[in-house]
Amino acid sequence: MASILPASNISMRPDKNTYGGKRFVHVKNPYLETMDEDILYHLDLGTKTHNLPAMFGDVKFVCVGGSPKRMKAFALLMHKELGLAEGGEDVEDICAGTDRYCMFKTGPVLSISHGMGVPSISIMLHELIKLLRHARCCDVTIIRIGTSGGIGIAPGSVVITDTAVDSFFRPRFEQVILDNIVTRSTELDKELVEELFTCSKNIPNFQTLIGHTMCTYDFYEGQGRLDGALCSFSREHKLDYLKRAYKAGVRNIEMESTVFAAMCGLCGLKAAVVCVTLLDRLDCDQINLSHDVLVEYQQRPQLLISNFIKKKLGLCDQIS
Ligand SMILES: O=P(O)(O)O[C@H]1O[C@H](CO)[C@@H](O)[C@H]1O
Ligand SMILES: O=c1cc[nH]c(=O)[nH]1
Repeated sequence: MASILPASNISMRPDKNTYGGKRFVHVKNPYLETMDEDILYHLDLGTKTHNLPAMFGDVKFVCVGGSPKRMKAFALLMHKELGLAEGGEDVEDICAGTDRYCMFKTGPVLSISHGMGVPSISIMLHELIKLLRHARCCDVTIIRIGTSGGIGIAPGSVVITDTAVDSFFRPRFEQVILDNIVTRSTELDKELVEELFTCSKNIPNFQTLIGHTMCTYDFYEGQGRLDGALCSFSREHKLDYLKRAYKAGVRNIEMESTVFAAMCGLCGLKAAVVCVTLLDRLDCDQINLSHDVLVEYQQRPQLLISNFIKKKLGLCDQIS
């Protein structure tokens, strides 16, 4: 039997999870308390094998993105920007014992890959959130730095998500739990959106805007592409759908934002989604950017977030 809760059911959200002015990470699972050991299987970490508070207790910023190479590049960028001394050429993959995800730590910044799509990021988030809890981290901000398809905006634009919506343009994430559908809010932190937008004004090299982000379960049919192995709709239907999405406030499409917003919100993490657009879906479906342009576009959210982190750490407010 399906039980559908309204998307606006904010009662699922912790009102406050602060103690002595600190914002701690929530886990909402009574069984965790009863476990003698917690093995974070896909991260190749565990509570008995690793001293998680010593390894991760100082983490304040977590940046996640689909690609391992991008997240390593971001870790190297943060290493340079934070002026850290050792190992500038390379950073160690903390999850090297598994090839599911990669993880790098540079000072208070954790950089983790999550693969493509809702199931992949959701597994990573379960284990990451438990990791932050075991490590007793507080006041953590988590940001997804991704790529996306734009709607009605120039390729290379960076979109800061105000609301993550599903394929029906609803601000909700539906999780199947046993044989129920549980609907969760995809609200993101408004203050963080504004802070990031303010920060973007210091970076004139590219356009940054705030808009809704649509999260789909598929790259091809799920995003209305005409170039997949299967396609059962017309070009007119595709364009009608994308134009309705635009009218509903959607400016870009990707594949993780709703579950990311829902899980981080429930667990007391300040969360944001910042994605560069690789194409305008009103114009085309195929991504035909050269390698160099693709790399430069992917650096745009990284540049914005590294500036934001440095500003928050009081390190600087200038453009790099
Ligand atoms: O660039 P990343 O972070 O992987 O994000 C986007 O790119 C992938 C599809 O190419 C999906 O995961 C989508 O969400
Ligand atoms: O069109 C695009 C481009 C990147 N990622 C997506 O999910 N869609």
